[in-house]
Amino acid sequence: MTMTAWCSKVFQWRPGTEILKKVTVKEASTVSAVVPRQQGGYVVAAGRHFGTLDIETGEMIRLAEIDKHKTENRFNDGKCDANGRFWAGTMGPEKVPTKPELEQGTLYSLDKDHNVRCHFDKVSISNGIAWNSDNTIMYFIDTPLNRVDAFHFDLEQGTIGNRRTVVTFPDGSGFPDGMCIDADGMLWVAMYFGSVIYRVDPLTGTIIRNIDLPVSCPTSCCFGGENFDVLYVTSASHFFSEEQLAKEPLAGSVFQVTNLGVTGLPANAYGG
Ligand SMILES: O=C(O)[C@H](O)[C@@H](O)[C@H](O)[C@H](O)CO
Ligand SMILES: [Zn+2]
Repeated sequence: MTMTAWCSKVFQWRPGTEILKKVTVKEASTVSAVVPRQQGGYVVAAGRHFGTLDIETGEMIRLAEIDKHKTENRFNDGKCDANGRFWAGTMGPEKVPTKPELEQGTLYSLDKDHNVRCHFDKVSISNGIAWNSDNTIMYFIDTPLNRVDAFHFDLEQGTIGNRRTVVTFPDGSGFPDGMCIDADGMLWVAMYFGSVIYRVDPLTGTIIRNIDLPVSCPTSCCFGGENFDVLYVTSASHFFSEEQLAKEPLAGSVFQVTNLGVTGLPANAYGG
């Protein structure tokens, strides 16, 4: 049996406590990105909607619909920029992991006034997003391309341009999925099917460090903890057969990696 059902759950955990909150997002087929909101609460990219999430009840209030003419599409990864816009991209139907119908997705941003902007299309699996510390560069991963691209980023206008490739991953190392950036401007990339997080230097395009994981499909990472020196790593179990799950009992867990000697920055919150 292959497990392909999605569960639309959001988990909340505060480091240093034992309290894990878990809520199912109502009326959402999937939920793929959650960001804090400046006025309190959360905003999600769920199915083909941006919406606000009440973490107590799971109630989602839709803010905007995307990909109206591609009803099989869904949102994937997303993150807020330093001006409080929520960037998230979509993908087409995916029967086999990392091999969806190609170039069906679009990268969007949700402005503070809830207006949606479409930045570019022909995305296959819209995934990791990160900005450098002076907000002049936006990094972006379209998973099947097996690379990280960079754009010139205009923080005031919320626009991007001048796309170029900054990192290309060696074949056989998995597929780049979610990503974050550290205080030194280095990227941390979760390699789906690769059992590893790579730290890469976007200036030289080289892999400078790898963190091996006890699961094959890490999906994203971010820095957190009191001093932003703990790397939190999510992983997938979706698409796994029972046999695979038995081999990888930790698949689907969230991990913390400590003592890295590296710090990250707090996540930006949605400003609308
Ligand atoms: O973060 C994730 O879980 C992944 O991006 C998935 O959503 C993709 O669909 C794909 O299976 C992996 O490339
Ligand atoms: Zn992802």
